[in-house]
Amino acid sequence: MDEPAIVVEGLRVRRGGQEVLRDVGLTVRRGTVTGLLGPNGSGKSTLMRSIVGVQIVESGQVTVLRRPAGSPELRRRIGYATQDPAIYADLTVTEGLRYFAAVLGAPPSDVDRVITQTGLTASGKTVIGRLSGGQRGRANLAVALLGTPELLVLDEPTVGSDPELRDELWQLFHHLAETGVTLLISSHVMDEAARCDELLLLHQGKLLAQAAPEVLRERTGAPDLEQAFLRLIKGR
Ligand SMILES: Nc1ncnc2c1ncn2[C@@H]1O[C@H](COP(=O)(O)OP(=O)(O)OP(=O)(O)O)[C@@H](O)[C@H]1O
Repeated sequence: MDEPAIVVEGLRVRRGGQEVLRDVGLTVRRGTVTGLLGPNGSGKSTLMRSIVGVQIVESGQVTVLRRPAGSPELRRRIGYATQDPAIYADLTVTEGLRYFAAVLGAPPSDVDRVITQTGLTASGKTVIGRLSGGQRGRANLAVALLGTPELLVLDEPTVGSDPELRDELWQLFHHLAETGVTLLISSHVMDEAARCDELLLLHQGKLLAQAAPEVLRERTGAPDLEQAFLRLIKGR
């Protein structure tokens, strides 16, 4: 069995004087699509920030690709897309991606590849500030795909996308996982949860469950994942 891509042990994080992650422990297998689910404010983004290594943690250990989270050598091995697009609004999609490819040391050919992968072919010459919300989200995702990272940490990557595009993005995520990439994806949408290999359910800073979608349904006896989550939350 391969080493896991991510191991989190006893993670505690405080933000604004409040404990927002409370003794979180989890394992993410390599080459899988793992969904991170939980209500608003449950700590999903904070957990992702801890894994990427940009969050000050109070205690606990976060190991990513066998290195402590935040190690400089991990920078090029992880693609991270935050919820708020971190791309320059006054550049075109192609210009913005060329810029980030140069900064990341990714091959220039990556730009066309990620534009195709994210379905932005028709928008390459469009100024990012003029894209729709869903398209801007895809440009943000495209940046994370530059350099072919081994681990992708994607904070709500499909928000604002229409169902057809959302379906295409999920096909892309699974295709990437088949090539050995590990994906950790946060989402609010339950039909997306069903598309993950494994689910992590956060509630008020605590990890309530880590299991495959079908296991969660069986364990709770719920007809669907939404009900399964509600039963887990109520049964605490
Ligand atoms: N910069 C900050 N300073 C202080 N507290 C913060 C900060 N950012 C987030 N928090 C708090 O940390 C907790 C967890 O927030 P986090 O953004 O990780 O949740 P989330 O599950 O990603 O929420 P959402 O689904 O709304 O994006 C919340 O109580 C939030 O108010």
